[in-house]
Amino acid sequence: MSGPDYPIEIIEEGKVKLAVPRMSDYLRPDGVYEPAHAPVFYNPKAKFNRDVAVAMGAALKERLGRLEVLEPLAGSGVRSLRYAVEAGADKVLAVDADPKAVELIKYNIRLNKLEDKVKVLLAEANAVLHSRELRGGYYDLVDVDPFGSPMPFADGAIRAARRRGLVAFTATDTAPLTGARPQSALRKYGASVRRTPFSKEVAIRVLIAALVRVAAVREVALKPEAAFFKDYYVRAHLTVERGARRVEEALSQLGYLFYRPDYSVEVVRGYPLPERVPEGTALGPLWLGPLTGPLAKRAAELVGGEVKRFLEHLIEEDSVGVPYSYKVERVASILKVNMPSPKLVVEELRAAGYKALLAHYDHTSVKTDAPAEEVFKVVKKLSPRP
Ligand SMILES: C[S@@+](CC[C@H](N)C(=O)[O-])C[C@H]1O[C@@H](n2cnc3c(N)ncnc32)[C@H](O)[C@@H]1O
Repeated sequence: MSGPDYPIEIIEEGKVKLAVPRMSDYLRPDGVYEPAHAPVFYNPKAKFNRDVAVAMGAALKERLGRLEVLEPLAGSGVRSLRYAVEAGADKVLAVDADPKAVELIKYNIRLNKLEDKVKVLLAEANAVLHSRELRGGYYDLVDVDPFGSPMPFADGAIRAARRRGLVAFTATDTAPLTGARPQSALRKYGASVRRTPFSKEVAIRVLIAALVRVAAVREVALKPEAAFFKDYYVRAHLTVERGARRVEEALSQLGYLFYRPDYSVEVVRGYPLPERVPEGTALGPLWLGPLTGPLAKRAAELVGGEVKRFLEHLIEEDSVGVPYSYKVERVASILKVNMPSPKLVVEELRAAGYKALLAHYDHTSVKTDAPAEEVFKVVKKLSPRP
């Protein structure tokens, strides 16, 4: 089987075999593989992202009794192939604008004997997303996994998705989303974002709020089914529904947080901002609703291992119903005491009858429905003596 004109290696990810550029040829000076330097992009570190995607895809297939997937930025094709093999997709269209990527995807399709199910197209993502003719109809799942921000592809993805289907987005531009680059956040996400001790949760909620507003323009309502922050990216899977009433419902879940240096956080529901606002740093618009839905619950039932535990954890976080967390180190520093074990803080809050668990995005932060005063009391009580 003739293949690319650069050295490749055959690896396995999930249940597929995959030809990728020989990774040992693209090491940084510190010896770490740098996927951006390879002729075609394959990042082994994003395997977990794809594991969750495939689990959500399997749950969607069960719900719809059918699964047709469009991946407009496909790279090596690994995700598209995994949708076909592991999520039972009936049809997948993998698109990439780079001829080298398309060549490798074709090679990988043959390697896995998936010629009947997976098709590939050399084209610009937005051209395909916005042209029904090019993409050949509508899709149950549109998975946007680009370099950086997914916002340039948001409207197109929503356009290409069927009602009751899913759109999924990866955002690796965590600097704007976490408030490290506020001006960039304003440009890309139309949101006011500043650094806070719970920046990663803000990042998830900024991304969803921006997507919900883009969808609203087309009278489409997006609802998170599983959204999270992991490693170096934010990921959101959202169901697509149509109709003005549903859009209004989605928009009613937007709002703002006002963060003050003493860690008192005020939640202001509603979008746009009301005329009178509390003191503090404004963060938003943010999605203030749940980050998971029934599809995440079903996906967690269908899979095992780390993905199952992770999805179950997300679902439990949602049951707390508070859109931010307490970074124990910061609370301790405000109190000028030593930092206690975040796990012990969780146990103490639970013993007092509150919901509490560590945040999925930071195992030194506590998500709880306890009032701030109670969290401060517990941190002080458990703080180790110097
Ligand atoms: C992050 S990689 C994709 C990784 C892949 N989704 C995965 O799960 O391994 C982004 C890919 O998008 C392609 N790309 C960048 N801009 C594009 C565009 N405007 N249209 C289509 N493909 C594009 C690049 O060639 C690259 O292969």
